[in-house]
Amino acid sequence: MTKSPEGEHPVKAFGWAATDTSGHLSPFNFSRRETGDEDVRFKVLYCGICHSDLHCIKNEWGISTYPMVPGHEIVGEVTEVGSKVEKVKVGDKVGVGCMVGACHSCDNCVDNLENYCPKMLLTYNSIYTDGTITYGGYSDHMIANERYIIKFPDNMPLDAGAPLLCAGITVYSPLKYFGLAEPGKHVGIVGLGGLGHVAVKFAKAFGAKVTVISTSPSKKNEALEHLGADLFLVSRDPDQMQAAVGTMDGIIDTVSAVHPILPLISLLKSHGKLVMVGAPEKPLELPVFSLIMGRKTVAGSGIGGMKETQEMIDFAAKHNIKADIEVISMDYVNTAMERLAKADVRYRFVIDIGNTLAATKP
Ligand SMILES: NC(=O)c1ccc[n+]([C@@H]2O[C@H](COP(=O)([O-])OP(=O)(O)OC[C@H]3O[C@@H](n4cnc5c(N)ncnc54)[C@H](O)[C@@H]3O)[C@@H](O)[C@H]2O)c1
Ligand SMILES: [Zn+2]
Repeated sequence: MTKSPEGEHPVKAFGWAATDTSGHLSPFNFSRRETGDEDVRFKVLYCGICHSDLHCIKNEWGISTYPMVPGHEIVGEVTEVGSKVEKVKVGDKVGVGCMVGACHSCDNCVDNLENYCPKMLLTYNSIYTDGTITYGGYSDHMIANERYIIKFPDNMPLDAGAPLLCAGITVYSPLKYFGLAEPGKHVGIVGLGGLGHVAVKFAKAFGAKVTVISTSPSKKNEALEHLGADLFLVSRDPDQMQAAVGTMDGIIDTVSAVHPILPLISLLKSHGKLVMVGAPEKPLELPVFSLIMGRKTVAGSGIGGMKETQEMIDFAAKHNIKADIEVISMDYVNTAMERLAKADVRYRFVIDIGNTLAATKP
């Protein structure tokens, strides 16, 4: 007989879960495994809210199982380590991003690309190696194999650093892989949300010229003055878009909903690359002629491997890159989700789990 989430493991846990496709989150008792030899257990202090959490609680990608405890931008303090753990010790500040497992023997894993392992296990909504469902960071504590633990640099704030564990690596990895992380490159960033705003910061730190492409002219001042972008293009303004045709080496597209990509492909130089990281629930239309004319590429990219994630956060700490956040209490999460759906956040909600979760316990 399958055991209940509360009884399947020996260690009691408490968090907030969605129980159906309405996506409404509410307090939830469950359990987590004992600390294995290679496991790190930590008290969760902060957890970012990624738009993927919103897609998942509402089952927009059709892969959700309930009850679901979301959250994959998780930071906290180590409370227990297994006998074979070498990476961290009790009291260290650590994080877990989108993954908690992979096969560790395929070509991807050997290349430190666990994120592309066919057996990759997500932090929540996956079936773990012991047959139980994984639960994410909207919860009092977290446990993961040490391979999936990120060491938090001393000077990286836990709250504003948390979003880097997903939003940060998701844009850092393609900027590097697609040759855009270099001075002299002109990089477009589409969608100035959680991913987009850190993409601007990383691309600038790499020395690129950065143009934000956005539907909302209201974000112009902030993009240029606060985030440090060089140029701002309103995608709904045909004259502005026309003037920028053929000027970009690459574009990172973080848009969470279906949108036309022809105008973006037009902005690329010959051999330019449009990299999709946003994950709309329905397929986009692919305008092939615009790719043929100029040998252009449309590509995708998904988070990053563990080695690169550590490299990203160390780079961010060195270059003073962190997310711009709005810290919220646990009981605000449903309102935060409604606001996120309307892009009403500058630029990432982060839940103060450490100070506000316990009070929501029934
Ligand atoms: N590839 C990956 O590994 C990966 C990792 C994390 C998130 N994601 C996906 O990336 C997307 C963005 O995530 P986020 O957390 O930055 O979300 P977000 O809501 O913070 O930002 C999305 C941005 O897209 C803009 N946008 C929404 N609809 C639009 C439209 N129709 N046209 C133009 N702009 C529009 C919004 O204004 C907002 O600025 C989501 O789909 C998420 O699931 C992918
Ligand atoms: Zn995410």
